[in-house]
Amino acid sequence: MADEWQDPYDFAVEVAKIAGKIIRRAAEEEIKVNTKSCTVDLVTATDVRVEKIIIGAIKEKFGEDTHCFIGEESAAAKGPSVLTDKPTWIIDPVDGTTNFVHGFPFVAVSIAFAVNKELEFGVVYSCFEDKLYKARKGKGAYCDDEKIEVSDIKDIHKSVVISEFGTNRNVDVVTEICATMKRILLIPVHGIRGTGTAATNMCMVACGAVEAFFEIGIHCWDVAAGAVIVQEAGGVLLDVDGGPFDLMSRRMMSANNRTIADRVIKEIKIFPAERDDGK
Ligand SMILES: Nc1ncnc2c1ncn2[C@@H]1O[C@H](CO)[C@@H](O)[C@H]1OP(=O)(O)O
Ligand SMILES: [Mg+2]
Repeated sequence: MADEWQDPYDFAVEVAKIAGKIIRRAAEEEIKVNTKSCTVDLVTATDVRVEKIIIGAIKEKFGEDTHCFIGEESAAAKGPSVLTDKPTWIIDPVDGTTNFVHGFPFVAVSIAFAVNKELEFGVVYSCFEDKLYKARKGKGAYCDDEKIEVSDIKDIHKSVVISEFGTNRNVDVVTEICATMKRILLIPVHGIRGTGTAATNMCMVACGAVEAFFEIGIHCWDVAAGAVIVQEAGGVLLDVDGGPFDLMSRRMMSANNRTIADRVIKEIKIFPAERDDGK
């Protein structure tokens, strides 16, 4: 049988690179910043423009009617993000908007594609590093066309873990996040890191630079592409309580193996986050 999703996969790579080039150029000009849910949840004209360009290009190539879209910047206007069985593109045009605004050089274009509610491929372009991560279900994960694999470390004491502080400044939430970070440091692990973009963080798990990355509060567009990349690199993808991963839950644990994942999960203090699908 012909490989039905190869064409969209190749196109996603092409479009991610074009989007990354636009972001790099925009970073050299004045960046006007607006806010979304709160004063630290940032958005720029580049986020909106790049999402329009990506969705426009995909619609032009594959048609308006057969494909659906869940995009970070169009999501607010559309209401809850519901995944149907239709071919659906899940897009974060600028993952790491705070980094983009501040010139902290980790910003990614994240493009994923799901059919029958299953993720088929993911593409993450870390545009300032000029590194292209990609994976297709069942076909392995790659960085710049070289195969990548998760690390084989099983001893938590030899691990590096990524998590982020997010944008929620509710004092109870911040207290829980800090408590979790403290518990993980005291295991002890070699270190805690964070690039400021969930998509890139997941690629760090996929290429073996860190053993785990988890976060509560991320959205489906932050992690959909990385989810395929981590799994195809041999890693595990779970809920932060150790249960099955749920793309719309705003909770995600990714790790090189189940042993590391379970050990980190023991230290996570879970706080509520409203689902992306409004359920
Ligand atoms: N409320 C939230 N809490 C935690 N992470 C969030 C978040 N909203 C967005 N993120 C995403 O999580 C990572 C940092 O915590 C980034 O990928 C950021 O994506 P963004 O830059 O596209 O907003
Ligand atoms: Mg994002």
